[in-house]
Amino acid sequence: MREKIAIIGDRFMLPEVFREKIEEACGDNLDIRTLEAAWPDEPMEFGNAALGLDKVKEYFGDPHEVVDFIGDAEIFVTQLAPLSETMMQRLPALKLVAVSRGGPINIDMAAAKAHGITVVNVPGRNASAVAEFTIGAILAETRLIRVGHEALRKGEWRGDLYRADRTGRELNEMTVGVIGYGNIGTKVVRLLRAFGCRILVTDPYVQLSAEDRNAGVELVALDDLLSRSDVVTLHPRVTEETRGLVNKDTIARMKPGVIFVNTARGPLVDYDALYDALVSGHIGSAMLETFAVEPAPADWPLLQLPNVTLTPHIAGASVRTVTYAAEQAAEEVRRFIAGLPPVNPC
Ligand SMILES: NC(=O)C1=CN([C@@H]2O[C@H](COP(=O)(O)OP(=O)(O)OC[C@H]3O[C@@H](n4cnc5c(N)ncnc54)[C@H](O)[C@@H]3O)[C@@H](O)[C@H]2O)C=CC1
Ligand SMILES: O=C(O)C(=O)COP(=O)(O)O
Repeated sequence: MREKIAIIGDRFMLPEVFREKIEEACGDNLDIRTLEAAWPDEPMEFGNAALGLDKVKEYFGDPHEVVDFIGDAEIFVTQLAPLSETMMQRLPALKLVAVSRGGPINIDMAAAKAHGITVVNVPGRNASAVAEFTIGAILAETRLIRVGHEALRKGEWRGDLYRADRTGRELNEMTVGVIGYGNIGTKVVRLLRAFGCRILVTDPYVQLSAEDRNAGVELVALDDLLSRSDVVTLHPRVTEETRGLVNKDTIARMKPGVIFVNTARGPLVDYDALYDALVSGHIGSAMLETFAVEPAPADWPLLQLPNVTLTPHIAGASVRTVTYAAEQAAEEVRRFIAGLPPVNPC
């Protein structure tokens, strides 16, 4: 039997890359249809109840168009398309959904279970991309790379950037606090170890690896991390517990002049409190890659501050992220067709 597979991608998750990897893994006796969706660069919707999508979040795509495209496919491969209960009711052939992302937050998992649909995902598909980017972000701030670039563009040469009391600092004399020790946080720690800095980690739900413990990394309480770190970098997922984790209160407990880096998610941070702390100088500088509203509005005050470096949510986007995700998804499809258990069931 020729398995019917529907792949919805976009200009990042190129569906043809996923087709190629699936054919490499499973042979080409498959009935694969692909759609490269032209999704806009606008904020992702969060659970549009009128469209029956109140149980899913961070998705793109009209549910009717997605259902029409999947049709009689048994296997659906996607990154951002939603899948709700009402959609599943119209997809009786569907047996496997491979979600090319860290958490299947665009899929109604309870409904998938009730419909006997297996959902798999690709945890950590972009973890090394985000971890490397985070190290770059930290160095951009500690060594004044962005500030130096801007100075030169304005025709300034060195100036205060060459004053012993205002110039950059080396990581090897600093303490870096890593909040969240999951797929990305663990990789950030591993990379940081090469710099010889003191590394503090806070994560209420995990233990340090033996390797990190032996390398002198310390697992500490949040307060301890905040009061001791010269750099604080954020890596939890957004949950009821972590929403607004960086707020007026927690910022006040950070060291004066601290560097703050957020490559995780905007809702983890109270940006009004962050703005105030950046203006007062309590936070020396920040590197922000994710925002409460995306894209960040042109008149957003944080876009104007001189001590903030910004990027438009691109840390996870690397060439390797796509090929790696496609290989993982292809392996799940291969195993499913062969009747083997999934590698990463959700
Ligand atoms: N900028 C970008 O392009 C990308 C950003 N991300 C974001 O990066 C973040 C981390 O992603 P992953 O490492 O894949 O997530 P993960 O789920 O592997 O790790 C999250 C960690 O946070 C920990 N945690 C939970 N509550 C905590 C708390 N109160 N304090 C400290 N730690 C807590 C968890 O125990 C877990 O170890 C997420 O917010 C994700 O959305 C992910 C990929 C790309
Ligand atoms: O932040 C991003 O761009 C992401 O890709 C998030 O990744 P995830 O949904 O955690 O796999």
